[in-house]
Amino acid sequence: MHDGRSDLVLSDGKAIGVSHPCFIIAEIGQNHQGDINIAKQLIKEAKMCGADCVKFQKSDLPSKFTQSALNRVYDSPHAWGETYGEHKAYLEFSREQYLELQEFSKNIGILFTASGMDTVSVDFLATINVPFIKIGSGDADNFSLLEHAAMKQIPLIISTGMQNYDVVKKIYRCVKSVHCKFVLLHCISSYPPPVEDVNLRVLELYRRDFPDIHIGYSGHELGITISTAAVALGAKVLERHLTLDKTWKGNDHQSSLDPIEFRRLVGDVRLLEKALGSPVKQVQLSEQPCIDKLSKSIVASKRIRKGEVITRDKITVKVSEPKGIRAGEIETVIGRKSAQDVDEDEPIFLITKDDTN
Ligand SMILES: CC(=O)N[C@H](C=O)[C@@H](O)[C@H](O)[C@H](O)COP(=O)(O)O
Ligand SMILES: C=C(OP(=O)(O)O)C(=O)O
Repeated sequence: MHDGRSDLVLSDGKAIGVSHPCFIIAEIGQNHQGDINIAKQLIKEAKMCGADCVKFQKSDLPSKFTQSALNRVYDSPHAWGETYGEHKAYLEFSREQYLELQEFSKNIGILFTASGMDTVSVDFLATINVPFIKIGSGDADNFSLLEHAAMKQIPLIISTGMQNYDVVKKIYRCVKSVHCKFVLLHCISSYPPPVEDVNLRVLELYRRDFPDIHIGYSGHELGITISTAAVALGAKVLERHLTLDKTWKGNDHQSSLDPIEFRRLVGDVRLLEKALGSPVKQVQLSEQPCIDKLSKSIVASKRIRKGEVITRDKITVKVSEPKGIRAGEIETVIGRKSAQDVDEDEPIFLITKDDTN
């Protein structure tokens, strides 16, 4: 327990918590183009990039969409079918394919899960023993799904794109009434969002108002800088889409990271975490060479004789060779007697213990 937030244990050796590195999710989503071999290649790349987990999106189409939504013509360069239903069906992996991908992930040593985009899919994910279920932004205000997922007693990672703050507070209350094993992710559901829409400071708001859960960030912006900064603002979960090629057909590729960027993101996050360190301000051992070279000492601005009282007009502060009393000690030197003769422009080493000696 730290900071009022308990560690959220996901599986052997992986947990979300203050003393754990940020949990990094490679969102494969539908960037696999409906091809299980591309999905496996993405899983391998995610592992090589240092991600903690790969994530897919599981839907049961008649549960997620109305028939007329499925019948809608999908007139987009990203369409994999004439209608939205055909497009989504093309991108949907079967239960058997999910099991195959889960086994594949297990064999290469990376956690595997998916967002459950309807109750049928949440039920399916609960049966295959995923470390957590993701609830995407499209379901953030779907309170019956949230309750249903919470009742599974499996950790939840919930994105909050497309929602205002009243809804976010309601999500928190809704899931918390069942358990506290969940994380809220700040998210802006644009692909990609304009930078000024990102508002990373929302993370500070979540941290303040939800003191007993961890918070994180699901980013769709271009590049890696903003996602790295989210970690500096306290994100303990970071999710980004991974693609093999940003120019491929598909709504998400352009705002995804390619393997080179993803690996750099993981590296930058790990570096940043080391650099964030602790809030204790103290002189570090590594600063000693600079202290030796450039720290300033108290120096006589005119000749001072042994036993003479040191007054402000008799001293100044300079980089001296050798070093004398550190500049920061000036108040303790003024009013004391010099314990030795000091020539002008020479450092002061010795003063009497008090001004009576
Ligand atoms: C909100 C949400 O679910 N967003 C997901 C996660 O970021 C996306 O991956 C969508 O599934 C994707 O952009 C949809 O694209 P299309 O409509 O072309 O299948
Ligand atoms: C929609 C999803 O993600 P997000 O809302 O975080 O973009 C998802 O994970 O399915």
